[in-house]
Amino acid sequence: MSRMLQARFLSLCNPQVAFVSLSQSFFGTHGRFSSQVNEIFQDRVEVSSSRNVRNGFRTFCTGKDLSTKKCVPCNSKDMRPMTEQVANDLISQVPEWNLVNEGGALKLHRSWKVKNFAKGLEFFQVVADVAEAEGHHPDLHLVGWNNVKIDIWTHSVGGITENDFILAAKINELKLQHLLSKKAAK
Ligand SMILES: C[C@H](O)[C@H](O)[C@H]1CNC2=NC(N)=NC(=O)C2=N1
Repeated sequence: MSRMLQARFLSLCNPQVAFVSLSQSFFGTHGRFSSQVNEIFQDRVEVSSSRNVRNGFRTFCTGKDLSTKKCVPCNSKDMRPMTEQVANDLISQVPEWNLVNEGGALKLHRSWKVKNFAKGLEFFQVVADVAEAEGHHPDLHLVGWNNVKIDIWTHSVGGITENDFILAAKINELKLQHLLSKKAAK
């Protein structure tokens, strides 16, 4: 990337962001353009976080781990659903979660097998505590008494935003092992 372009991009981002994390988030670890960068320069794609607006561009300016970020209020007027390409770039950051397209709406999906019905409800409570803290909520399913399924999407925009990935990353950090059946989830 030419130094001019690099300087231009830096001016759009929060100057506090350490250059190394900025270059990683833009150039990936192999010095290539990440798809987010292409989209930002090509069609001013809007991504979920409404706080990273610089001169009309929304930016992924930090390489911060998703689980350390905070969800933003979903009623922000300029929140937009993420494109499938950007979602596909982010899915690797939430291991075990899958991107599903349900009737045109992208969602994150993951399932677990719990020890029993009561442990399934305990599982829901642990997840609910995180959701309440984030002000962002998953769809919880307890099927056939011991199969927990979670879908995460942003209802206010009818699609997927960075909030959904943040919540999924935080769920991945939870200590849930003691609730799970020894047999792997289907
Ligand atoms: C104001 C507040 O952000 C909204 O009520 C929240 C609550 N939790 C939410 N959770 C999800 N998944 N999508 C939403 O649109 C949503 N909206």
